[in-house]
Amino acid sequence: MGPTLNTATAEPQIEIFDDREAVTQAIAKKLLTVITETLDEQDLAHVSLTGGGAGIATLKAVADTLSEDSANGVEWSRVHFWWGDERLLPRDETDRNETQARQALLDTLVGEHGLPEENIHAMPTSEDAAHPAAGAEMYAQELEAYAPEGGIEGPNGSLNMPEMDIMLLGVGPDGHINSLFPGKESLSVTGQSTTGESDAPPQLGPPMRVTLTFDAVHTAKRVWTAVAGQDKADAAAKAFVDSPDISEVPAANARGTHQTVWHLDRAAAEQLPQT
Ligand SMILES: O=C(O)[C@H](O)[C@@H](O)[C@H](O)[C@H](O)COP(=O)(O)O
Repeated sequence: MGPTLNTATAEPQIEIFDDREAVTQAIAKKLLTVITETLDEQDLAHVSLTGGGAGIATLKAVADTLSEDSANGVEWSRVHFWWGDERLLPRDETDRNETQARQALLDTLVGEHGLPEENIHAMPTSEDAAHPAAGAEMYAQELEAYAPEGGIEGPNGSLNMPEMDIMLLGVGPDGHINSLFPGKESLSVTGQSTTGESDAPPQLGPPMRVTLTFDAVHTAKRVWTAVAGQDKADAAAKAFVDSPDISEVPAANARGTHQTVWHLDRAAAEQLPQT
């Protein structure tokens, strides 16, 4: 059976901003607020990061916000960062989401705000794993090390991973999220937190990827997309039709357990059905 829409999760809300900068600034501000609130209620906050232009610009916006407000109250030693997907490339390769996230924000958090290096849970490099399936298995083990006893409830049985308090996602022009691409078998993988992709579309960069599965996405408390640019308008519109085709537009299945918010700029929202 092909992938189906997980209707047990939170219906998406839509927020529209003037441009990409406004999208990323709004998410950055909210991210800091939600992390602070989460740490008031629990020991650790888990955040899943994404790559792509909007995802990395969001991290840069967080860094900019922190530099303007050095008295921000986040206790970074209690925050853990994970990734939704990664390219299986050598360490420090500029195409890796990890490299870009470190440059945009994480290096600053480690150097100036007390984020321990061990709280950064990068996906494996090509030095760590010879192929995507091996990388996926390695990352599943890393997630498992931070799972509560008994795992967390997923749509197809429990998953051994921490509950992500926030999962950031970009959306590709083809409607992909993480490295869950249209028409690929990875969309139908259930009962596990990660999977490998050996054949990402060539126009989207290196083919070998590790990605969280839909089941893993659907355990996140809050799923927030950052979507900017006219090239996303078609994918965004297809995600918001009645009964979207998940195999065609994986982003339609980007949903969290408590909250799903699409943050779009005007260009990306251009073709959304009027509500
Ligand atoms: O590894 C990646 O590239 C991302 O995780 C990917 O899912 C990205 O978020 C989208 O492709 C959107 O990217 P843009 O924001 O650049 O369009």
